[in-house]
Amino acid sequence: MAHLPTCLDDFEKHAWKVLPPAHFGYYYSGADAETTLARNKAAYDRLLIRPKILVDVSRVTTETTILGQKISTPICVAPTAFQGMAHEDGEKATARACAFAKTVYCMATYSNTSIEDAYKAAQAASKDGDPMHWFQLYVETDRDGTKKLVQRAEKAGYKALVITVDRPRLGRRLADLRNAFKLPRHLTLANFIDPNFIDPNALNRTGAGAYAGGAIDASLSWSDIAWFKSITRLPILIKGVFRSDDARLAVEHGVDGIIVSNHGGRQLDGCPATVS
Ligand SMILES: Cc1cc2nc3c(=O)[nH]c(=O)nc-3n(C[C@H](O)[C@H](O)[C@H](O)COP(=O)(O)O)c2cc1C
Repeated sequence: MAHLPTCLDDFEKHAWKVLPPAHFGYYYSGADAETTLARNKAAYDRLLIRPKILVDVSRVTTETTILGQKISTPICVAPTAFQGMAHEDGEKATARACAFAKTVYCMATYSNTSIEDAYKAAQAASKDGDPMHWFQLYVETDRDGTKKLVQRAEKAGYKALVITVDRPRLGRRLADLRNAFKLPRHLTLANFIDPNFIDPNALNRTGAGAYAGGAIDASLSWSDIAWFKSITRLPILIKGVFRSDDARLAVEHGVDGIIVSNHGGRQLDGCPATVS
């Protein structure tokens, strides 16, 4: 590479050059015609900043609090699966970077690093040994396995449970279907070490089906929040909220926070941009 990557666009160009097309496609693509993905990007470009001048900004801080805990910036890292395809350190590197920057790392269920190993990597990189890790959960039909994952995250030191609720079915990502995307053989779904929990067929699936560790629980509904509250003391956030009526329902069901998201346009195409 001629120069060091210094912004996201540089990293994207670099990734395009060094990653196998199927892996780049997995990271890069959205669902169906990718109109939501395109709208997400365009909506950011439409945002305008009107700077106020001649204000003393020689001492400023971006520090804030989230769920009652201090972080250095309101920018947190969203859960993204399969980071091991980009670098051998995978999620450990992201965990370390977030701990060093003192912001939230939300670790994905479908990580190539285990819940415990990512947390230990972050602890070693943090100044106070107390990284702000959250755990993102995909709810699958094996509720006992789901419960074990949640309780492992709580035991390891994670500070919140983020339940992704916009995946009753997998998004139809055309790039993955065209590339017959599969997790490379040297990587695993590291959180599913219990062979009774993994659907053994999942590892042989290609395309959209390759994401599933087990079978998606499409029956997930508001009434399940009470069950989650009964199995963990962690604050519960739901990720993938889009409508104000759903936000109100979240409050009514005692959810501690919502994450407004269209999953980066990777689930349902045709949604408005998240930032709008
Ligand atoms: C490569 C990739 C993998 C992702 N994996 C997950 C995942 O495993 N779980 C999840 O809840 N969201 C996942 N997401 C979605 C992100 O967490 C996030 O919602 C999205 O990138 C930004 O869109 P938003 O602003 O609408 O949230 C993934 C996104 C990308 C780009």
